[in-house]
Amino acid sequence: MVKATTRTTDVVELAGVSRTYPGGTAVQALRDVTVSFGAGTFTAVMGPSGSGKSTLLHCAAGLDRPTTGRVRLAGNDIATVREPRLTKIRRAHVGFVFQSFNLIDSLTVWQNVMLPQRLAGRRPDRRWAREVLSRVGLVGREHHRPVQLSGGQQQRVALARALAARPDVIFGDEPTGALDLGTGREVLALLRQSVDEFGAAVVMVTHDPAAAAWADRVVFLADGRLAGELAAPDVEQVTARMTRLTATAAGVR
Ligand SMILES: Nc1ncnc2c1ncn2[C@@H]1O[C@H](COP(=O)(O)OP(=O)(O)OP(=O)(O)O)[C@@H](O)[C@H]1O
Repeated sequence: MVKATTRTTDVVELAGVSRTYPGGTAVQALRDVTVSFGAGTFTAVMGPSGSGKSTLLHCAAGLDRPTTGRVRLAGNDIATVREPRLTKIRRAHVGFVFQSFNLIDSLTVWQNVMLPQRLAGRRPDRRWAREVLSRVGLVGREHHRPVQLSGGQQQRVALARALAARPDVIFGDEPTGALDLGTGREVLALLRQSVDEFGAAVVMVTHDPAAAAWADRVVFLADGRLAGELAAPDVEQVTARMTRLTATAAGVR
């Protein structure tokens, strides 16, 4: 078993996590994964298609439950917690940024940004929300609807929505996947800023070595298992590692 850990305060810890999707032919999407993600660190999760990246993210965020193993999220053992407590924990500690933005079209930018706090039943922190909107360059757009914005602007709204709730961890599932290079870079810079200035942990699934190079480390998955990690990654190292893993995965099939 390859063990990946950090030395900072761990916000998310997975211990011996396996996830099997039942069915005619059961799929073992994760196999005995032990990994943690520290406060103020940016981790990219990479691996060939079908290696278990999204499953890892979903189990870590409490959107899915491991078949076996333990998941701690901001001090809560979430693998066994039931609804509605699980949703409460998620709302208190987690922000999400997805490839498809997942904004609510019928709400304005401001309403989208304030929504998680409202759902969590918290008194909205308007001053912080305005600060966050200014950091992501959306001042003046508060009353626009998502359809009136470009893809990059929509992703910045999604990021502002995540940050406005002051999460301990932001999970990104291909957050730059639908963006052009320059816009993607802006979003990555903002994720980096969320880590460096706001102390959040960022865990981002990506297929793009250039995106992964913004992270402090890359955790690799292959066939549901941890397949090593790289600290202070650069594009060439990540590309070389991914080429090897993809070749091995193709050889296995
Ligand atoms: N709901 C599900 N039911 C059955 N099998 C699933 C389900 N979700 C994922 N899988 C399977 O589990 C394995 C891991 O899937 P997962 O989506 O986590 O991989 P991934 O690395 O994120 O892939 P990709 O890069 O293609 O998005 C795959 O074999 C996939 O087909």
